[in-house]
Amino acid sequence: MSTDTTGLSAAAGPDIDWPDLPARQQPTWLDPAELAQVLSVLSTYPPLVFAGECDLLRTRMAAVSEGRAFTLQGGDCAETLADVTGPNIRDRIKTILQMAVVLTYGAGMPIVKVGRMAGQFAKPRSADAETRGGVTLPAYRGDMVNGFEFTPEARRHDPGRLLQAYHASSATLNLVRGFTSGGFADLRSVHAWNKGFIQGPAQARYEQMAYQIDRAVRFLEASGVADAEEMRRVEFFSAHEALVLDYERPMVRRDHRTGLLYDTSSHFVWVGERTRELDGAHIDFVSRVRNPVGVKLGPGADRDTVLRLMDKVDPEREPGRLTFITRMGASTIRDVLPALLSSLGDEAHRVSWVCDPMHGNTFTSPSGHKTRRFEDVVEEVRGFFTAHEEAGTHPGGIHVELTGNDVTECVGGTSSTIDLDDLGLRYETLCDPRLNHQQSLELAFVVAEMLERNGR
Ligand SMILES: O=C[C@H](O)[C@H](O)COP(=O)(O)O
Ligand SMILES: C=C(OP(=O)(O)O)C(=O)O
Ligand SMILES: [Mn+2]
Repeated sequence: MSTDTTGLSAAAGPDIDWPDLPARQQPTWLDPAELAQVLSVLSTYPPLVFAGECDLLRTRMAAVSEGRAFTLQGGDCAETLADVTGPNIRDRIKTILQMAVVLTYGAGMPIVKVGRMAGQFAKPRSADAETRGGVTLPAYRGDMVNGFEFTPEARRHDPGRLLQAYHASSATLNLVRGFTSGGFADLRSVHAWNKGFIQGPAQARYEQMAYQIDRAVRFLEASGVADAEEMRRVEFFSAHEALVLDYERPMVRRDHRTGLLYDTSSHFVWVGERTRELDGAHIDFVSRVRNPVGVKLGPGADRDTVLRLMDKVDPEREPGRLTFITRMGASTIRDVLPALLSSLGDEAHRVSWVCDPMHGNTFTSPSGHKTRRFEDVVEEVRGFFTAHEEAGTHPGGIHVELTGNDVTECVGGTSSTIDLDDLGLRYETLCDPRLNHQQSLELAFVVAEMLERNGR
């Protein structure tokens, strides 16, 4: 028996017979008995999200697919257990909320806010092993699997980390829920934070839009609308890559109201570019749960693959169910995405399209840091908007790797002056480079301008 979404009928283990399909990028746990024990514990833990919340997000994503809303999905490439602290979570939420206010203004539509957080603890890797100074050890695969420290002990795949990731996700989500419903998200505070950005180096470029947003917020205040309870709280959803099946499967619960299955580790889960093979275990997994789900699409995705993914994951073409997150690269998107969209014809209108302008634009600096140029990120989003405008489909949102902290991981932008020589100053990510707080806000202003033009 599986537990229901209240988590009260805690019989061990889901009642699903998971088919034995090939699964890429999975940990190689060394101790089967320890793993079995962990899986059994995980399957009795309370769900992290409620099925009804996942249903709500599905209706919000349906609005995205129909061009009535825009989604902002953002957070770390890899969350770490050590970074689950109040200030870190607060600053990430703050950054996303600030971006959302700017985007709301540009879009003139609701922004569906989704954090890449409370579960983003596992990473697919290009190589299984890493060599330093002649020593080769297993690659770091995220704190859910092993540690970053370059020692054989830390790099061992440890099933106990699945439980640590659960607890860290639970603590994160608890604080996120507090911040987004307890007054911290008040529109007036978020707007006041944005004023700080505009006093910085990006002032000249975004002054006009910032002035207009200020007028709009003052109008809301003057008319008394800003005092409404709805202005003090925001809807906020969690998301992560459904990568480690030994974490996702035990978190599946049956909704006691409907008998349907949900992955209760997160509101939204996606399958990555490296694990989306049609007959693999990951696509099978997301096809069985009712959450709204995403699939990443790289530049190699063709019409046939995309249609087969739709048939597997969303055979009913249910509004809000499936999101394609494209990550083509700034230099490729204009060649590839328009052709893909036009080859799909009407089918392209039955899903949501979100732009990940990060993963196709990574390169290694001469200093050896993985980085991305802010200008490439912007260029990919521009190519995304153009492609959808030509195809008559909706550019539904952006999916970005960001942090609220003042790191030096991505180069460029007018709001900060990080260049390739500065990367070592505060390079803190354990996987991919994130936009820092200023770069994230600047991206919001640039995308808001695109949305404004798109809506005219
Ligand atoms: O987040 C995604 C990374 O691009 C992915 O984990 C691969 O990184 P790698 O090429 O450093 O292994
Ligand atoms: C691994 C990731 O992306 P992709 O699957 O697109 O490479 C990611 O989102 O961190
Ligand atoms: Mn990444």
